[in-house]
Amino acid sequence: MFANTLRSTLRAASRSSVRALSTAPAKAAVSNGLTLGLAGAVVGSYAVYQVSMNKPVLLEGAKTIAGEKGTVSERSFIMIKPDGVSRQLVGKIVSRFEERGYKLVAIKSLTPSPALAQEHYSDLSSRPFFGGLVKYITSGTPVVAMVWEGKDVIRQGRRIVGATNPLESDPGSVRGQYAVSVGRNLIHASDSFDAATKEIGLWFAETELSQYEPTTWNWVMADN
Ligand SMILES: Nc1ncnc2c1ncn2[C@@H]1O[C@H](COP(=O)(O)OP(=O)(O)OP(=O)(O)O)[C@@H](O)[C@H]1O
Repeated sequence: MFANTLRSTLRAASRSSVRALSTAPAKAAVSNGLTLGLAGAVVGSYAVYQVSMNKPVLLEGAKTIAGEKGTVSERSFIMIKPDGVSRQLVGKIVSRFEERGYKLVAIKSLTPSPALAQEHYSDLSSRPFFGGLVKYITSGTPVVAMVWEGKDVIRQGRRIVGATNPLESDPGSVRGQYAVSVGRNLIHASDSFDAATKEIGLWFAETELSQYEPTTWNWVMADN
């Protein structure tokens, strides 16, 4: 009984959250000619958000388009920025995630529209470098947008990528090895589960995400 009530509440919230979240990405989709939308942040017939004051709130233990936090299904949005593509570092960066044992579930190359870049970095819109950041991401040299999956991929992804300012990045990280300037720091990685949910839903439709098991999976993703 409780489960049924919960399910119908969740379904209703799902419909609301799709409506509440679909406007900005829809604009991005038009200018990109891509199928994009935060609607993708809702998985299956179950809602993952309650809509309160127009702000999505993640329900505990919920599975989103970013998988389930802290499990092997966790996903992160990783983007090689235009400088990484132009400097032909794509293969090296992809190898780092592959060799660590993570699973590539989506990859595409595109030049984002200003609307998409602005939505992606919306939390930085009041910062003085925001205009330059959007210009850099939308320069015309493409980005490589990816979704990687596996246990702790969000936190591990941030470690692989390194600190925002290359001066403070661990020398073994991507930014620590290849970047010099904060304004040309090569790569983006989701910094939380909520951010991964927003970003994967913004850049990818759920149908673009593959489900498969690499042959090495059980040799990497196990705690016994
Ligand atoms: N002071 C700055 N000057 C110029 N660009 C900056 C500055 N601070 C941040 N940026 C740019 O904005 C991006 C987003 O900044 P944020 O503080 O979210 O860091 P981040 O989470 O490490 O980066 P990203 O979101 O790209 O992974 C940075 O990666 C960098 O490209």
